[in-house]
Amino acid sequence: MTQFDFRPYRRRFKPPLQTNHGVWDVRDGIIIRLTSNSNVGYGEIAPISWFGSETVEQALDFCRQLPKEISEEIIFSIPDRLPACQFGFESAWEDINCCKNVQIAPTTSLPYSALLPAGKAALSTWQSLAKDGYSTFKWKIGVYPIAEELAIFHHLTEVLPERVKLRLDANGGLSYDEANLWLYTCERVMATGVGVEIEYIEQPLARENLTEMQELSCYYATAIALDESVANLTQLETCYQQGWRGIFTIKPSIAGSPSRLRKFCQEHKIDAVFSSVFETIVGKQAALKLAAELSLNRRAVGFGVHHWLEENEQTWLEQLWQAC
Ligand SMILES: O=C(O)CCC(=O)C1=CC=C[C@@H](O)[C@@H]1C(=O)O
Ligand SMILES: [Mg+2]
Repeated sequence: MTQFDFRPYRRRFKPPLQTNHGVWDVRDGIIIRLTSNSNVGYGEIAPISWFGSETVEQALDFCRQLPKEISEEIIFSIPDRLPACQFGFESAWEDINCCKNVQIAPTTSLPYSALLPAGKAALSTWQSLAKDGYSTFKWKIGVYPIAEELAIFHHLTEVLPERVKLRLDANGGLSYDEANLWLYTCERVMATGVGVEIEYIEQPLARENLTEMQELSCYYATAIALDESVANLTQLETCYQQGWRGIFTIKPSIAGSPSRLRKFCQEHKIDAVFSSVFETIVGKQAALKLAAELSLNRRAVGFGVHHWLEENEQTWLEQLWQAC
């Protein structure tokens, strides 16, 4: 049998993350540990309830009601209303049972995308990240008035080096007219032959506006990526069935069962970008394992550094288990 234990955690973002959803300053989550004989496997439950996953409290309630001895049957029958729990437990099960001797898909390491702060702070941040080797950046829009952000965007595209890829992430915060204006502006910028490539605009409209986003993706060459619309496996399958064939930005940590996600991506050969939920090294390693296997077009993974107050993750993780 396999023993189960868990530890909630809280980590403070430095700096807080500004998006159209608001300001996010702490990341709450749960690290789970499975022990069988001398083998130990870790998994992470890192919900984002405003993306449609369960809340941290719901995940904690689920963990608290589990028996200390856990079975494969319990893990693979976690309900779909708990996608972050499905991911955390199944990752830990894979960690303890198979990934030790299963060669991860042979991969050249995927490039990383770095998140730029919203607003004009992006203009003074990209340089140090470029020095660290990043050549794909994601910038949040829909945070400040559109005229302000368009002016910053023009400046950013003039100063970013050749061959840099820029992603714009609206978190569903634009109106149809604003999305139209952003896509038209991207088209104009790309036509001027600036060196930067606008790789895509992520979730320009709310998830209820899939039809409008499908229309926009037919009018403009600049790609559209969906993440809030495809946050879990049910939404992913629904969007695919409704005809979405653009980019799917997948956050494995809140998508649900890794084995089911793997099956969906391999079956439908979708154009996927893999993105973080600002999880710790535990969830990040499990998510990047999936990204390495399933990134058909080798797009940069959205796991660029986001600074925490604790700098050393391994030490932090060990201390978590020493506490209480
Ligand atoms: O995808 C990336 O480049 C980094 C992760 C990221 O942008 C996000 C993580 C979690 C919630 C959101 O604020 C945001 C996103 O919308 O993708
Ligand atoms: Mg996004």
